Amino acid sequence: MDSEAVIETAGLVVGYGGPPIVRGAAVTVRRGTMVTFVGPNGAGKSTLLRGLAGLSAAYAGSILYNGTQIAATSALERHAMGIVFVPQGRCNFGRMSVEENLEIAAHGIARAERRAARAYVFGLFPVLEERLQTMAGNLSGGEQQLLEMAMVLQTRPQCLLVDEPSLGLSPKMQADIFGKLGGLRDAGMTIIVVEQNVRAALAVSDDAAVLVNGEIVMQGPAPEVAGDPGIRRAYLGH
Ligand SMILES: Nc1ncnc2c1ncn2[C@@H]1O[C@H](COP(=O)(O)OP(=O)(O)OP(=O)(O)O)[C@@H](O)[C@H]1O
Repeated sequence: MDSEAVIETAGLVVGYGGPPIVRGAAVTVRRGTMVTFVGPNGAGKSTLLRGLAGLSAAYAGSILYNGTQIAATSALERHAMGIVFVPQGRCNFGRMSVEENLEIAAHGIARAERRAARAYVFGLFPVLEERLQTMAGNLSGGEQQLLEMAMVLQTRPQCLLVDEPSLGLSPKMQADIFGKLGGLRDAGMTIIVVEQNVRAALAVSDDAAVLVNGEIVMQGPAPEVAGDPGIRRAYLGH
């Protein structure tokens, strides 16, 4: 086990009950870094992320989290251990206010700590405090993405797993989201992102792993992966 690793998988096989989708992944995620999973559509990036969160079944293999084996633990147990997942798309309650959404997501936090949790996410995303009484469904796409993150960040997780944070956002909002993720990483959080906008994600990531057909074909520092001729051709328009 790499002592700097927060998550280290070996031979990880993940699927949805049928044939395996992720087939034998070995991934190392170092503490306080941001890692992006890239690869073609259907390669298994989201499935691998869900497997790390405990939301898709691990058929075989190992997932070490701070050196502890968690492959057989539930998503709820992993959440309690500090691994939280932000799903793809809008997952807030659109007809409830920002405040109500944050309250619902804070149900697992002790009452005495909720005020501090709220202050923490307002410090990260001041716009949410300004829009506290706005219906979540009336927020802009970028604000909704911030709300998704704020909902899970209230628990101050150690490890944040984010599926397609820039989906459907304007280039400016995408840049904002990646800036926020970079800021969280700089503050010490470990972040794993699945992202279609490979250029923007790699620009802010420390490391990257490339998945093709359920297998990791390349893993290393983001600039190295971004400089690979095959990756440049496939994802960066060169
Ligand atoms: N809930 C599910 N049940 C069964 N199969 C699924 C489920 N979700 C995804 N799959 C299958 O798993 C494979 C990998 O999908 P996944 O979403 O992990 O790929 P991806 O690399 O994230 O793709 P994309 O970039 O298009 O989002 C696909 O063949 C998909 O059909």
